[in-house]
Amino acid sequence: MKTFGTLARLTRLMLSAGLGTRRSLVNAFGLEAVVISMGVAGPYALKLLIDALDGPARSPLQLVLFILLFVGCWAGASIVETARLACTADMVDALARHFTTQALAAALPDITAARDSQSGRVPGMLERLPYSLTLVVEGLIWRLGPVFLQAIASLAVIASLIQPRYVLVLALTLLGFVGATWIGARRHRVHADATNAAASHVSRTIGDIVRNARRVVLNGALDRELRYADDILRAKRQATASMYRSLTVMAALQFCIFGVGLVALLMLAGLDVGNGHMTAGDFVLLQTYAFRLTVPLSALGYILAQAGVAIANIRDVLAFTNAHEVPRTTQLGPTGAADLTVEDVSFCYGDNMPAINGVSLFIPAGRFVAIVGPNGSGKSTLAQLLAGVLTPSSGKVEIAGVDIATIPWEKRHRNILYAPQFIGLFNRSLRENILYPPASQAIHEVEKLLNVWRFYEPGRPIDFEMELGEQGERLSGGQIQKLELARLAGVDVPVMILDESTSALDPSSEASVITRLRSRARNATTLIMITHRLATAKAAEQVLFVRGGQLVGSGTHGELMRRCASYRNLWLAPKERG
Ligand SMILES: Nc1ncnc2c1ncn2[C@@H]1O[C@H](COP(=O)(O)OP(=O)(O)OP(=O)(O)O)[C@@H](O)[C@H]1O
Repeated sequence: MKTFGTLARLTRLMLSAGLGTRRSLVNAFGLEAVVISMGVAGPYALKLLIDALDGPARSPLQLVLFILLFVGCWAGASIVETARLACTADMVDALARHFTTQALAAALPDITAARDSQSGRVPGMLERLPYSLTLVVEGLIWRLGPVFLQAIASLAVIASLIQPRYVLVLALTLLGFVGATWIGARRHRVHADATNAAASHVSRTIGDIVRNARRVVLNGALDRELRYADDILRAKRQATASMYRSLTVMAALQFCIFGVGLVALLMLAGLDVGNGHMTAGDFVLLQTYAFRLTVPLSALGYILAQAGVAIANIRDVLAFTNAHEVPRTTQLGPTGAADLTVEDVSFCYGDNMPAINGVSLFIPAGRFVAIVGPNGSGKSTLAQLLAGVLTPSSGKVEIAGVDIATIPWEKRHRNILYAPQFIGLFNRSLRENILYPPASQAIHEVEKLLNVWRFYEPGRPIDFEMELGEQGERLSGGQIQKLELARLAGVDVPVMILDESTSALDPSSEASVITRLRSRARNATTLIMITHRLATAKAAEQVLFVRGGQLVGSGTHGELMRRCASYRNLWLAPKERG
């Protein structure tokens, strides 16, 4: 999306009824019109004052009026401009809220699919967004627009008072300036994009290092990571330096043109004053208008430098939101027990990357299934394909005859719930985490279950208001899994897939969990567990054996032990395998 496309989209949004910024926009326009009028009227009052001083009949009242008008316009414009900032802030807040919620809505399902996780990039992009919007709305829309409106109004005043050739010189100078800016801005965009990308990289890297603070410190790698951060910051500094070099070239071009125009204007006017063809007041008016245009235009370099990066940031957010828009479909999927059918499903993480090849299977409603296989064989990938977290490159997964890819995200996971290997917890209370949707049980039921599963040592009461810390750092690994499983015990879904969710539990706790989860909904829920435990594979009604991205075998543990040598090998100790 080009710069003007981005600005047009922002303007359309600010004008739309949904954003609720129309009133602020109208107020801001009204206030800006007052600022522009004062910017044109002030120098005119000065010209009248000088002409009156120069003239034969001086009326003191008239002189005082001109002085008051001049000073009033000068001070008034600044006051009104400050009042307009409140309107800008309101629009920026509304835009930031709109883009942030849209980007999160697009990003969260995508991060879940985890093919190319954006969890580091998204916060950096969104953190810089309010500042970027302020720069673009305040700097580009409110600064540049009014400068050019003021230029047109000034030219009109000059045309009505002074000879037309001055209008021509000023207009040509401004056109030259705009042309130089246009050429420079095209070059500048490349540098602004690079600076924005470098800033994104910095946010992502710093976030990654902070998230891995323990890994860094406990391994004595602080110096190494500081050097790494320093390298990334150095790269950003280089990108910024290139951007400012390109801006300097642009400013040189702009102000050479402007300088030539001003020299021509002042020399012509000087000659005219000398020849008596122009009053001193007209000369002052001319040079004041010219310099009043120079001051905001000289701020243009700064605005363009910042706004270029800001527009790149906004463009990033818009592109991200557009690229990840979830197609709206109306399929709801089943509500009760459901069969699961997988038809010739294949999937690949990318070129020359691990893949799942041609998997077909059928799981009747209510069955207890174990997925087993060596590390990295594709069990989690297959589970995520079954749950509709990943989308197959070919083939399809159906729940009760409905292709899960056609069920919208927000409904899809109420049909098949996938509990990932690494459980994420909010830095909120135990109660909030344990009753997190779609769990629907009462807290006393959870409490009973946690006591049966020995969440704490006997005798220690459970404090449901306890804050868990980031990622549940105040709980042990086993407690985190028990919390998640107690939550899942209150979830009503046709199919539930647990990705090694019981790996930190002792064998008796695991058996108790499986019994509890299976007994929900009178055994109508299909329970699929990825496991490395022999006992779970033995207890399962159906075992899916995955190796090298393929479904090598499907049957009971006993059947697979009899007919599948590689399955047998999986459970044998290395020396027994020979
Ligand atoms: N987001 C991803 N992008 C690229 N490759 C991935 C991604 N996720 C997993 N893989 C790769 O796909 C392969 C299968 O991974 P998967 O997590 O499905 O294995 P698994 O059988 O569940 O392993 P484990 O028993 O160790 O949990 C691995 O080689 C892994 O590196």
